[in-house]
Amino acid sequence: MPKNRNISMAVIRRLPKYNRCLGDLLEREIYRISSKELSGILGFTASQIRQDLNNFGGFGQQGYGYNVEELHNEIQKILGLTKDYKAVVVGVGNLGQAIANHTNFEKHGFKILAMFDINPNLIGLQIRGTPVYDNKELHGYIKENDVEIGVITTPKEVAQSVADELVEAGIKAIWNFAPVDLKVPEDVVVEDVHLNESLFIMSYLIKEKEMLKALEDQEK
Ligand SMILES: NC(=O)c1ccc[n+]([C@@H]2O[C@H](COP(=O)([O-])OP(=O)(O)OC[C@H]3O[C@@H](n4cnc5c(N)ncnc54)[C@H](O)[C@@H]3O)[C@@H](O)[C@H]2O)c1
Repeated sequence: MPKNRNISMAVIRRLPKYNRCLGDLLEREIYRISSKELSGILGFTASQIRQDLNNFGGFGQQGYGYNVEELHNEIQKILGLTKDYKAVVVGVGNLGQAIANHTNFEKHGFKILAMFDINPNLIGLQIRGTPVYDNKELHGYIKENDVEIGVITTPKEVAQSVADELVEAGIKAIWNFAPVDLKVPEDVVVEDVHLNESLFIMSYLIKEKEMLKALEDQEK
């Protein structure tokens, strides 16, 4: 368990990368790794890695490095990945269907039990075995099935009202794909995924590289 509860979000946001890298190492049957070797794979400095992991109690041993399996298990515990979560998807369009079709989430313990939409052509269908219900049934379904996570893949215009419905029904967390900043009570977690934002950062980095190259060319 974390030594320090005030762990910065910057550290938390790096943990999935540690988790993935350690999982890959285990698949390759690599059971021991130094922070220097980890640094080579992850692109973080060895001192950054030591600092990050010290937030949670260290795990490394001088002269030995890290036990990959132990560290992977600890990071899974820290990320809350050792339990299963029940989720519903609201909005069964392009993105909602893509999420339901992606089997990897289930592999990590995120089970999509049902999907909800207002479109009568979609209601009654199954997406990779997951039923699509009328949005009117959302509240009752969440309560009856103790659903913890609501995924919002509706148009942005209705995203806040969908979030309100999810909160009202007792959801603990919202994975929000709609391009809006949702307002929810403090005890509800919202994690936004905005591909556009990542795309715009890429655009900035392309521009920055071009500028640097132009400066270098001028200096020649
Ligand atoms: N986060 C990202 O990176 C990302 C990427 C692509 C799209 N998006 C966003 O995701 C959302 C969905 O995109 P899409 O391409 O799948 O759109 P889409 O039009 O294909 O699907 C939206 C679905 O929501 C349903 N819907 C509308 N109102 C509803 C309501 N009140 N309750 C339940 N369902 C309702 C519609 O019937 C439709 O099936 C949009 O807000 C879009 O901007 C986000």
